[in-house]
Formats: sequence, structure tokens, C-alpha cells
Amino acid sequence: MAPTVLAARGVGVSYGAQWALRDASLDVAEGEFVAVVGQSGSGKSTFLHALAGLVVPDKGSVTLGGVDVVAASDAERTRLRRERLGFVMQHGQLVPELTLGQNAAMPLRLLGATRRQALANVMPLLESLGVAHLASRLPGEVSGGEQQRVAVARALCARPAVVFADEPTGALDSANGAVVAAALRSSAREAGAAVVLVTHDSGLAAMADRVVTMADGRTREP
Ligand SMILES: Nc1ncnc2c1ncn2[C@@H]1O[C@H](COP(=O)(O)OP(=O)(O)OP(=O)(O)O)[C@@H](O)[C@H]1O
Repeated sequence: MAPTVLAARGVGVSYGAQWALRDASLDVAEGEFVAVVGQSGSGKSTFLHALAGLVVPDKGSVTLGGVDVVAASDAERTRLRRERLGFVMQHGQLVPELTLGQNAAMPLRLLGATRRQALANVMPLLESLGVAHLASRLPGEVSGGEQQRVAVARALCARPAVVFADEPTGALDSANGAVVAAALRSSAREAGAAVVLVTHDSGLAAMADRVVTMADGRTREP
């Protein structure tokens, strides 16, 4: 059994008097692909944000790569995200003025690589995702599925320990969604990254190593 890279226990997040997340727990092993499923409003996105240190929980603990995410300062959480985590959201959130190559290479630039180094490092990943030939185009000049494959390259290029994907295929038709999801799984496996995937789509969840179901702000494993 691979060592645990992410551990969450009894996590709760409240907005005023309302608990968006009541009691969520999860262990993710290095390189493991976990899907989090559940009805709309069950707390999936809030849990993912708490796991990634984007929201500070009001109760419970989150440990990521040995770092106590709840106790860490904002600056430490930012550094953790930059150095150890990758993100793929529903809409790629690519910067419209930058080429696809520059978008994909952004995490490497933020870690100090020169423009040329960053681009050279990300090209093999774009190649394996089948979008290297589009590297000099702008996001507005390619399809949604191609944009999401670039977002996958961006999430993985800095060799993160964990990639968080929130409905990464939600804006795509099912055929394109399946291509992007398969690309995410194979690229993450190759890069040795664990994946936490939030999805409504049971077909997508079926490709995970393990599925965690959420209901009413709580996690439930079969
Ligand atoms: N910023 C916020 N302020 C107040 N309530 C919130 C906030 N964010 C989420 N909630 C509430 O917390 C609950 C969980 O929301 P969350 O977005 O985590 O669910 P979800 O399972 O991801 O839903 P969906 O599948 O529709 O995206 C919902 O009842 C939601 O209305």
C-alpha cells in the first residue's frame, strides 16, 4: 500500500449558521485516483476547497504531504498549492491573452523557470495530451475539449503530489468528456500524481480507483 499523501478527518465548513460541510473524511494514497460523487448541494466542492486549502475548515483536520493545512498560514497554503497541487476546474480558466503553451507552462513560470525553459518542459506533456500542435494558439481559437486538455497539462507540469479536479468535463459533451477524463487519468498516472475528482457523472467516477459518496455534507465510503 502506497503511503498516504492526503488525510482529512471530520472536516466541517460553515457559512454563518449554515454548515456547507458537516463531517467529511478521506485518505488518499500517493498516485491514487479518487472520485467524489453526490447530489448537487451535498458539499463536494466545499470539501475539495477545504482539502486544497482554498477554504479553512471550521472543524476537523487536513494534512497534505505532511503539512497541517488548517494550522498553516495563508502564505504557507499558497506555497503548498503552488508547489504541491494542481487544479482542473469545469471551465479551463485559461488566460485568454496567453497562448496555450504559455498557459500550460504558467505553474513553472511561477516557480521561477524562464519562459523558454517552462515551455520546453511542458511540451512533452502537451504532446502526450495531443495538443502540442496548438501551443501557439490562443484559448479562444480552440475547442472546449482542447482547452481542458491544456488545463490538464497545466495542472500536471510542475509535478504536483495531488491534482484536484472539480467537474473537469462538466462543460463538454460526453464523447469529449471521456477523452479529457482518460487523458487526466493517464497523465496523472505517468506523473505519479494522486487525483481527487469531483463529478456528477457516474461513468467518469467508474474510472477511479475508489469512489467516495457525499450526502448532506458527509462522506460515506461503501
Ligand atoms: N459561499 C457559500 N455561502 C453559503 N453557502 C454556501 C456557500 N458555498 C456553498 N454553500 C452551500 O453549501 C452546500 C454545499 O455546497 P457545495 O457547492 O459544496 O455542493 P456540491 O455538492 O459541490 O454541489 P454542486 O454539485 O451543485 O456543485 C450547499 O447547500 C450550498 O448552498
